[in-house]
Amino acid sequence: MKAGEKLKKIETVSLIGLGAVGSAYGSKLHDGLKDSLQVVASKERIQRYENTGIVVNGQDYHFQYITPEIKREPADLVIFAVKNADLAQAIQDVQHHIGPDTIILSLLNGISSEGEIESVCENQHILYSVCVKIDAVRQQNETNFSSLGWIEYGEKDNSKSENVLAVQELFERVGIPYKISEDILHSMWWKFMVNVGINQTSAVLKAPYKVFQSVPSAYKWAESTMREVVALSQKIGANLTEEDVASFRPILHNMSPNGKTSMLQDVEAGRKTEVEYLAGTVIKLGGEYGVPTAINEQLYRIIHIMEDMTTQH
Ligand SMILES: NC(=O)C1=CN([C@@H]2O[C@H](COP(=O)(O)OP(=O)(O)OC[C@H]3O[C@@H](n4cnc5c(N)ncnc54)[C@H](OP(=O)(O)O)[C@@H]3O)[C@@H](O)[C@H]2O)C=CC1
Ligand SMILES: CC(C)(CO)C(=O)C(=O)O
Repeated sequence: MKAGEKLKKIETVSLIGLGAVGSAYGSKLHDGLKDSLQVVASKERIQRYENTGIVVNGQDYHFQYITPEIKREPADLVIFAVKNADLAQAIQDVQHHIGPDTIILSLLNGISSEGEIESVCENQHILYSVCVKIDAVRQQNETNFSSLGWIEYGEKDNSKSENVLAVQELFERVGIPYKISEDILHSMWWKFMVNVGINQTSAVLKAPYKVFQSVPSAYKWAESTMREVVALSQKIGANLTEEDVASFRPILHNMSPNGKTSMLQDVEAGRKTEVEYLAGTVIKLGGEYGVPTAINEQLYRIIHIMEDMTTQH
């Protein structure tokens, strides 16, 4: 941002996806912005949310809902918090909220959602982001978390642009913990490495965080899975190292012992998992760059079998 320029202020926010992550951060945005936060959802979803209510850490939330077809002024900020498989539909559903100046944040795991949004939306204001250390668990309409962790975000070129500063001001105002990344490619790949390691092994072992906190062989397996991402990252220029693998250990040990990764939550709820965006991506990139991905290949297979067992029984 140039000296003398006025800071852009985010007044209106539209959120799509009111699950574990969306309702956890959405509760903070609602507390701070009231009805200037709008939640985009179909009529059927809204009816469900209004019938059951949305409960976050024991508190009832009544969000301002809006259906996708309603035309309105673009929002200052649009936040995506759906699962990867629902992203294409969510992009369509939120079209009326995105204008040429709207800032966009995608809280999805994996390394592809920003590119997917960019390829569809005529918008030059997509910031890259990941959420770190949040331990939100959702059961139907109820979300509980002991830590919101933080949202780590930044421009593709790591500049402290006016959009980065506007989001910082919003996060300060509503109390969402954040970090502005010094190297967003590294941050995205670090989070990808964590999810590839812990989400997939926890789903297969049906293990909450306490298992990885107390059973060394379980954590060793998760770390071996992460190391395939480390090897890939070196080919791609994200340059993760053994230090990055080690840096997740203290974070894991501080997470709620009964907390569960989003993939374990999917398995327990009988939902399709995000394995395509984790092991699926690792295997594809491994093929392109000549990096062995044997552990991810096995996980990919097992998690698909688990999904088939749910749908066929
Ligand atoms: N859970 C966690 O702790 C963490 C999750 N993540 C990542 O965040 C993303 C979201 O995960 P999570 O919150 O766990 O997922 P959930 O499944 O809990 O929530 C996703 C929500 O999106 C809603 N949704 C899907 N499509 C639409 C649509 N077109 N319009 C409106 N709402 C829609 C779903 O609605 P409905 O329920 O009505 O179908 C659901 O409430 C994932 O990529 C995940 O990997 C990242 C960090 C931590
Ligand atoms: C890092 C972790 C495991 C918790 O925030 C996550 O991203 C997930 O559950 O998907």
